[in-house]
Amino acid sequence: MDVDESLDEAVLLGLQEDTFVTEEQRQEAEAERRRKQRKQRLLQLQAAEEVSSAPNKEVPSNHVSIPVREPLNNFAEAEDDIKLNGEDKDDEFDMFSSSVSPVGQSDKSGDKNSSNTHSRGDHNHQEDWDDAEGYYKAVIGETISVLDDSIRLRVAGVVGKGVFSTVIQCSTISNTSSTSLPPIVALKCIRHNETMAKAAMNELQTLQKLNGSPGIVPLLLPTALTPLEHRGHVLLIFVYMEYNLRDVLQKFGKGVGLSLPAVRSYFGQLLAAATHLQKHGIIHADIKPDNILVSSDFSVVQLADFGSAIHVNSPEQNQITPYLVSRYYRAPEIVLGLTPTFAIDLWSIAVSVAELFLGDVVFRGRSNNEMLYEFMQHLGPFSNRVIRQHLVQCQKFPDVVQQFQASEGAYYVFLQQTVDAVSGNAVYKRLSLQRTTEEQKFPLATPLKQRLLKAKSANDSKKIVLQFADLLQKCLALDSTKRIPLKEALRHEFFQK
Ligand SMILES: Nc1ncnc2c1ncn2[C@@H]1O[C@H](COP(=O)(O)OP(=O)(O)OP(=O)(O)O)[C@@H](O)[C@H]1O
Repeated sequence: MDVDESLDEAVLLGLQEDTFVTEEQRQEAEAERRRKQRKQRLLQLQAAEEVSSAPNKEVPSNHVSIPVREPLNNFAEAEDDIKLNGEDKDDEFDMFSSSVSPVGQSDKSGDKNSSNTHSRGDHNHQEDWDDAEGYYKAVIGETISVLDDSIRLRVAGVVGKGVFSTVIQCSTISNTSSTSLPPIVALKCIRHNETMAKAAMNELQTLQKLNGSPGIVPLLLPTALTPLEHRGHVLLIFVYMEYNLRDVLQKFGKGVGLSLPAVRSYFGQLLAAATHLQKHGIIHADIKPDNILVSSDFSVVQLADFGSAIHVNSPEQNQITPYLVSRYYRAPEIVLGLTPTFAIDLWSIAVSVAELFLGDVVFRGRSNNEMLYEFMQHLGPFSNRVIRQHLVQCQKFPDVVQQFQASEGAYYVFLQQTVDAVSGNAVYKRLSLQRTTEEQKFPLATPLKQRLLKAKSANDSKKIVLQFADLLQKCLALDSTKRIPLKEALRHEFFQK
């Protein structure tokens, strides 16, 4: 591999320099701002948690499902932002937002009071119920009645907030409807916005197809495709789950990861859930620790948030977007603008469970371009076939940024994005990647296997960690067509006790 001279990306890609450079810089600045904000918030939460004993959040001392590993010295200097929260969302723009403030992260971790600070006007106007972004301003203790008052729910607190909704924990006060409800439910209150409501219909349709499948969070209401509504907000009522995997990782695996038996159990359950998705022709398309819910005894995991789900037989849904899935969990074929398949979920599952074990994000790139660099550092070069497909897609879809160039003689040229030290502008280095590894000058990262072995605790058997590494490698084939089939993955020796 040779590192050629830096060339301006505008020259290489034929893009307007100003537009692209400004956008990249804006993204990075926004990412930094969000990271700082999130970190501050998490530090506050952690401080609050330390002073309160929070008995309902502690793992029972005799609990065996999720044994926590001893801290390892080699992780002592791990980046603190990873310990706090794995993922940035800097390329997830909220196009529906009317302000520049980012959408908040999950409000779990016991911050149930976050919802009661809102006030309402005396008039029955939408703005009395919604904030500027169209989120429902839930007030602790208020009653929400649905289905002609046959169901009454009392708001206990906001437990999650995403781009599409706020998720509110509610207790069931009364229920004379034909659907039985548990005493506590999760109410997903979609933002007041036409596009959001349409997305919610997609989620509703998907969930109704999948309802009853193991590993998928059960939707309690609505039972038909007629949406439930409250003050102009579409509502979905789910079984309430105490945690998500991000919470669990922060609470029990900060910087060191979770125990191997816990990771193995979660991995198996997620692969089984993926087989149900495949059976119903559904790609989740946003699997990450935040969207994997965990039961109060930590033994069961379930996939949530089907707002981005793709129905493979519905051609209008198979749109090409290089920003599908949150970046750290995004499969290479998405970055390259190829058509997403079930294999993108397998990729996201594999990087999520590897993160659970490592206590650290597996591929940490600040942009799609950096993600590609990370992939090649860890997993080697892309095949010619994949590069050719990428170049074809670049011609067809304007959103797909050209990341490689075909090259005579050389294997291919990767257009690595960097920032010019003098001008601060984005520039591209042309990295000519040779096929033969002995000629590689590419700074290879520590192989995943080594990272896993380093993260292993004294309690973990080396043999099983190596089996885990082998299975992960098979799930993380750069070429999506080479990834291990789900059935085979479930039969892998890693799962044989
Ligand atoms: N059934 C549930 N029980 C408890 N908490 C839940 C439940 N469903 C969702 N949550 C919490 O709410 C958060 C947001 O939910 P969800 O991801 O469905 O919302 P969204 O608005 O679609 O988010 P995104 O921005 O990821 O698209 C989740 O990360 C999770 O922490």
